[in-house]
Amino acid sequence: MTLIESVSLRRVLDSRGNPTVEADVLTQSGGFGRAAAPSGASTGEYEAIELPPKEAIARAREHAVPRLVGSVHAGNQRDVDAALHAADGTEDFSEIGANSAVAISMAASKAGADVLGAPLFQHLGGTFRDADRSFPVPLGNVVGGGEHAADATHIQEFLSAPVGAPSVAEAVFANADVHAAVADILDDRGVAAAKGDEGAWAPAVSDAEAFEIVDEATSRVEDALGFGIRFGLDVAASELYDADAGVYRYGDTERTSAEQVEYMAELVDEYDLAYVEDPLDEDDYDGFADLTDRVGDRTLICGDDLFVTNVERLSRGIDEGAANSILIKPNQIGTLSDAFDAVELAQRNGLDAVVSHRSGETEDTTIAHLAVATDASYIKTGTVGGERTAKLNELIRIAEEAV
Ligand SMILES: O=C(O)[C@@H](CO)OP(=O)(O)O
Ligand SMILES: [Mg+2]
Repeated sequence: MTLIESVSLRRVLDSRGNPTVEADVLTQSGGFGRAAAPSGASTGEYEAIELPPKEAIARAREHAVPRLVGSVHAGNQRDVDAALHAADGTEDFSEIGANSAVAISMAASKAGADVLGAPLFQHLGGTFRDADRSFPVPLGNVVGGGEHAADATHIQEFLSAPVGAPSVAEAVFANADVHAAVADILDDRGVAAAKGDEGAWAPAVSDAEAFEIVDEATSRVEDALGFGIRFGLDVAASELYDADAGVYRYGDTERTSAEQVEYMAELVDEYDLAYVEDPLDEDDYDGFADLTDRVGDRTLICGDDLFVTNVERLSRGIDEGAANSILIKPNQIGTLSDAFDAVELAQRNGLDAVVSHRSGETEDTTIAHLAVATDASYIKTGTVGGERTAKLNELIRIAEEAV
């Protein structure tokens, strides 16, 4: 019923103005799905390989499309993704490009859902998935720097976490309020700020000042709305780590690995952080385990560059107690099946899953459905800007069963 009739690939623009791969999948019964690959700036060393879009498209047309058309059902995601792996033949999608692979994988899932007449989250998550009963809490990037903005904070992302919101819609609006409150506070302090790649404010302030500002903004909105709003971080520490010197560099300040663990633990307690992503370098399983041991009972320590949505790296992390949550980015691993495997392994072992966008995004809304389908605790997908609100607004529709 969902046999693939055609796969078309093209270049479209992403939110940074760079070309990316978009795929259309059409089934013989008329089902249609379209999806586009996002793209990272602070990419992990162990991510699947993104090729220049023109090259990725040419190679996927040559190797992947002939394996899919007339042979594979879009509704059978494992078959689609197995065909992509077979077409590629490498461990890291370096032959056809993880950008082509993920666009085709996600487009096929939408074509499969279209034939069934089911919303994507239900096609992926099963008929018992009830978006009403629990929803992923949106982590909203409100202040940031690192690789996402020049001359701003060293820590890449300060994330509003409306953990007490009674509904996903109220959580989404709360994050927008925090984003606006940050603008007011910056204005009061006479600090001008442009926005970084993900729409977060990117002021030229110290990390210490950013903590004060975000703490004040979340408290203000918490008081106004009457439900709990905490905040969290994506430190993206691999970008701060100088492997030769063995230190983390925050401008002129250096921290050894042990000092970095100490610093993170202090921040968790001082600001009651709900979430800390990549607090240490992507190779530092020991440091991650140390920090998780110290503060993992009161905050999520999440591996992004550490795990890269990869079950092998996650297995090691589970064995070593390196984190209590994993960031899930389908384009880090190349297919939805691989992303699901990572979520399942994590959840079976008591880790939380956090589904995430990339800093370079499109209007694609697949991750909103993925977060609901997998019962993820959080979804990290920005606060403002069309490519971010596309996902947030889709979450609101999903909760209302209006997709
Ligand atoms: O580090 C991250 O978690 C992401 C998304 O916020 O950034 P990038 O896509 O640049 O890797
Ligand atoms: Mg990250």
